[in-house]
Amino acid sequence: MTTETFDWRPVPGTEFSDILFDTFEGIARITINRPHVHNAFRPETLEEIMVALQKARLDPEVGAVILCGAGTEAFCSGGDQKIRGEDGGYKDTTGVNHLNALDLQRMIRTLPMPVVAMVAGWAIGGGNVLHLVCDLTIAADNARFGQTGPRVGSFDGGFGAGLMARTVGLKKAKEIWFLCRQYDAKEALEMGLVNTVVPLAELELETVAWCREMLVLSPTALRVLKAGFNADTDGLSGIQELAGNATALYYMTAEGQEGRNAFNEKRKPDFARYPRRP
Ligand SMILES: CC(C)(COP(=O)(O)OP(=O)(O)OC[C@H]1O[C@@H](n2cnc3c(N)ncnc32)[C@H](O)[C@@H]1OP(=O)(O)O)[C@@H](O)C(=O)NCCC(=O)NCCSC(=O)c1cc(O)c2ccccc2c1O
Repeated sequence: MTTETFDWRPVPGTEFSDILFDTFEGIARITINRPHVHNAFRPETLEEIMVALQKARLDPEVGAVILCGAGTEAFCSGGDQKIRGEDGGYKDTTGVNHLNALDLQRMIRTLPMPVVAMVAGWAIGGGNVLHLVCDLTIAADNARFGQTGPRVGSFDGGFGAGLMARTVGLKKAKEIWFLCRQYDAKEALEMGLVNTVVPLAELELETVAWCREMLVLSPTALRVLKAGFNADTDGLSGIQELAGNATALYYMTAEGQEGRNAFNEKRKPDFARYPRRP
């Protein structure tokens, strides 16, 4: 086995309580750091992940994101049941209830670069959905997956159900949700829930290797492909995301710039110079 250590550097100017945020070679790594509850998330955890994702998005050096959990026992065990309130969500420290896991799911899907879940140990409940909405999942051989919603009085009928069905097939998705069973890494691979399974000791090495492979490819191609993969599932907002990429590319053309220039120069635009391609 190759041993390589990675020089992860904390991102300056960021102070988080529930996550770690560092970068290395164009990869941003976000670690859920609540191992005492198997990395269950609370509203603040999710808020911090979203702040880190936005920072990664705005950093021109970053081309891929790894999402993982602290330690080797859990990727994430979903919403923290100890702070789940009676008022429709998970209580933050000021007493306000949130279901902001749903905001994070959408943000991961619209982040214009690959997000790779690096899963060691438990990926349960909202933690299973969290890696599901990531673009790729690299699992360690100790990973275990499953939903608990119907057992603990919850359900995610959005991406948790619909994207699960598109990923593993409708019958399997219903089995996962209706029976609340747990599945080991090999079973997860067989059903298409993860991309690969590696020995725990090689998890980070493999995940970084996948990121490095993507980092040398065309960022625009990956970006538009990601939007394309998500477009039909996400309906009109998926088309919005895909079309936004078309607009951004159009803005880079002389044809697009002619419209802007004509307006600013107070003249009629001359689009005759630009061909109607077959
Ligand atoms: C993950 C487990 C199967 C692991 O079992 P194991 O026996 O190995 O470990 P313990 O059970 O002893 O756990 C160790 C320690 O961690 C605490 N802990 C674990 N998970 C959580 C959790 N989710 N919340 C709070 N605390 C947790 C556990 O209590 C122990 O600490 P002690 O101090 O008590 O010793 C097993 O732990 C397990 O089944 N965990 C619960 C998994 C679960 O039900 N998660 C929530 C599902 S619902 C959800 O995640 C969810 C979130 C959302 O934000 C939604 C938003 C919108 C729609 C739906 C949502 C949704 O469904």
